[in-house]
Amino acid sequence: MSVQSAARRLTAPDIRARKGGEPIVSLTSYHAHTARLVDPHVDFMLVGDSLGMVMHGMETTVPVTVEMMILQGQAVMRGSSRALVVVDLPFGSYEGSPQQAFATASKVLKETGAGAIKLEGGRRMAETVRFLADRGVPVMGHVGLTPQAINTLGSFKALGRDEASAELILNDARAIADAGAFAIVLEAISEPLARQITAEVAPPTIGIGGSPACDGQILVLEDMLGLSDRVPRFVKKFAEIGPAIGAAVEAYASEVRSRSFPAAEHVYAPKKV
Ligand SMILES: Nc1nc(=O)c2c([nH]1)NC[C@@H]1CN(c3ccc(C(=O)N[C@@H](CCC(=O)O)C(=O)O)cc3)CN21
Ligand SMILES: CC(C)C(=O)C(=O)O
Ligand SMILES: [Mg+2]
Repeated sequence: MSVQSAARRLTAPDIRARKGGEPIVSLTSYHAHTARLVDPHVDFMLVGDSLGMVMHGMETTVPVTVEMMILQGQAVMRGSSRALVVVDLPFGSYEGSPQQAFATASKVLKETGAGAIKLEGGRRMAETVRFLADRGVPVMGHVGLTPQAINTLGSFKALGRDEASAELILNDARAIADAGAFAIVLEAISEPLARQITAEVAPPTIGIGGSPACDGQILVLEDMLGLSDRVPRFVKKFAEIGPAIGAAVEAYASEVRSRSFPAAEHVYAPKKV
C-alpha cells in the first residue's frame, strides 16, 4: 500500500455494516472523469451493465460483454480512491454454473482491482452467490426488475405489485441474503414490498425505484444529470446537463464559423531564436 493513501477505500464489509444506519449513497459510473467527480460523495460506485444502453445506445443490456465491463471498471478505479467500486457481471457470463460465475468474477476482480461484483437473480442464483462468497468474491445481489431478463419479461416495468409476484420477489431476496450477498439492489418494486424485504433480510437493501424504505439508493448518473433522453419513472433529475452541453457546442460551432475561435491566446507563436 502506498504511503500517501491515508484514507482507505471502503470495502464490501463496510457497506454490509451500514444496515439500518445512515442511508447508503450510490451512483453508477463508467468513466475516469465521472468517477473523479462522484467519488467524494458516495459510498459505492457501480460500473453497471446499463453502460451498454447509456454509452453505446444499445436497446437492452443483453449484448454487453465482460471485456466492456473490465475496460470501464479499470477506468473507474483509476478515477477514484475512496468509494467501493462494484462491477456488474453481464448477461451470459455467470448464469451457466457457479464455476462459470467464479471464473468471470475472479477475472473481473483481478483485472480491474474493484472490490465486489453484482449479479442479477434470486433463488436461481442463490447457490452461485454462496459459491462466490465462500471463495473470496463479495457479491451484491439484484432482484425485482432484472433487466438482463428482458427477453423473458417482455418489457422494463415495475414488478411485485400483486401479492403473488411480491411473494416471489421476497423469496428471491431471502435466498440471496441467506447465501451471503453483502447488499441487495431492489429495482422497480412497490414500497410495501421494499419495506418488508428491508425489514427481513440481514444485508442492506439499495433501491432504484425501490422507495425510501430501502437502506440506500442508487441511480444511473447520466439519468440524474439530465443526460439521458428517456428515463424511468423513478428518476429525479438533479441537473439538466444535456441542454448545457448543447448550448456550449452551439457557441463553439458559431465561433469557428465566424473565425472568432481560436483567438490570440489559443495560438502558438513561433519560438524566438
Ligand atoms: N439509463 C438507464 N437507466 C436505468 O435506470 C436503467 C437502464 N438505463 N437500463 C437498464 C434498466 C432498465 N430500467 C428501467 C426502465 C424503465 C422502467 C419503467 O419505469 N417502466 C415503466 C413502464 C414502461 C413501459 O411499460 O414501457 C413503469 O412504469 O414501470 C423501469 C426500469 C432501469 N435500468
Ligand atoms: C442501476 C443498476 C442497479 C444497474 O444494475 C446498472 O446500472 O446496470
Ligand atoms: Mg445492471
